[in-house]
Amino acid sequence: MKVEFSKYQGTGNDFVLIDNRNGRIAPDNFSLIEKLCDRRFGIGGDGLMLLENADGFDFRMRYYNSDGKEGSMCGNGGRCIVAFAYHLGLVSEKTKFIAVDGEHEAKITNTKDGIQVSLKMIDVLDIEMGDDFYFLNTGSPHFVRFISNHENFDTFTEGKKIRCNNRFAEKGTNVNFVSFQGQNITVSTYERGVEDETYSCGTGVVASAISAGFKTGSNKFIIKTKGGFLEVHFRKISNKQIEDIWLTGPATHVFNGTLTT
Ligand SMILES: N[C@@H](CCC[C@H](N)C(=O)O)C(=O)O
Repeated sequence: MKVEFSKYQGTGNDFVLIDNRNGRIAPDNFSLIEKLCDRRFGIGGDGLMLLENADGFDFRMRYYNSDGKEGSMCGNGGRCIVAFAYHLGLVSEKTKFIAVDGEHEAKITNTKDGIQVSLKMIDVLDIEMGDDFYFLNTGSPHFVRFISNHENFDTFTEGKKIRCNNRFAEKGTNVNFVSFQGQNITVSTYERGVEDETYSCGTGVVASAISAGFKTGSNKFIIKTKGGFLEVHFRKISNKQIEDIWLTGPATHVFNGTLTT
């Protein structure tokens, strides 16, 4: 069977995208998905998304981590699938789609530097504040720790220690390290399901911006990641309730191809 695919990246978080409205890829074909994400034996990607039909929405986003398992919400993936839907002619400047964590809205802007997508994230309703960490769910679970700076900081080693500790070993967590540069922040992330540092993580950047907001009182951040810049803004209702959360940044088409399964 021949299947068309597209490769996209959002600040270096890269994904394989397949239009599966015809249902040709079985959503439980986890070994195929893992193989397609493999950087040596497959196309390569931090994750893979199937775009599917969904009643009452423009489409359904089904997200898999590169280990082939269905993941929780992916912020950069969400922005990339919106750009994919735009290129397919399915949506124009605005869209409403459904993902594993619920409904999302997005706005698309076609700029001289490419497509920018603003994605509305789910409300954050519970935030654990530890002595030296924050733990919150922005669609995916995120552990956030502040560090003095990123110079010579080993995100892979330090992130893996936390992801594999007694608390998180079984279900896993994504782990973010945040440093301040004035009012803005740099974020590096160890991603569960990729089991490596990625160039950027959208839900992680959102979790980091909300955590940074507790320190500065700000509700808007420009975030530097290894793969580029993202912007997050939100409305804080209380320490346990953050609403109207938007993640904005580039969503870039890289190439198309055909795979034979
Ligand atoms: N890259 C993602 C996060 C993906 C979800 C994650 N790895 C998980 O399932 O925990 C993002 O941009 O949010």
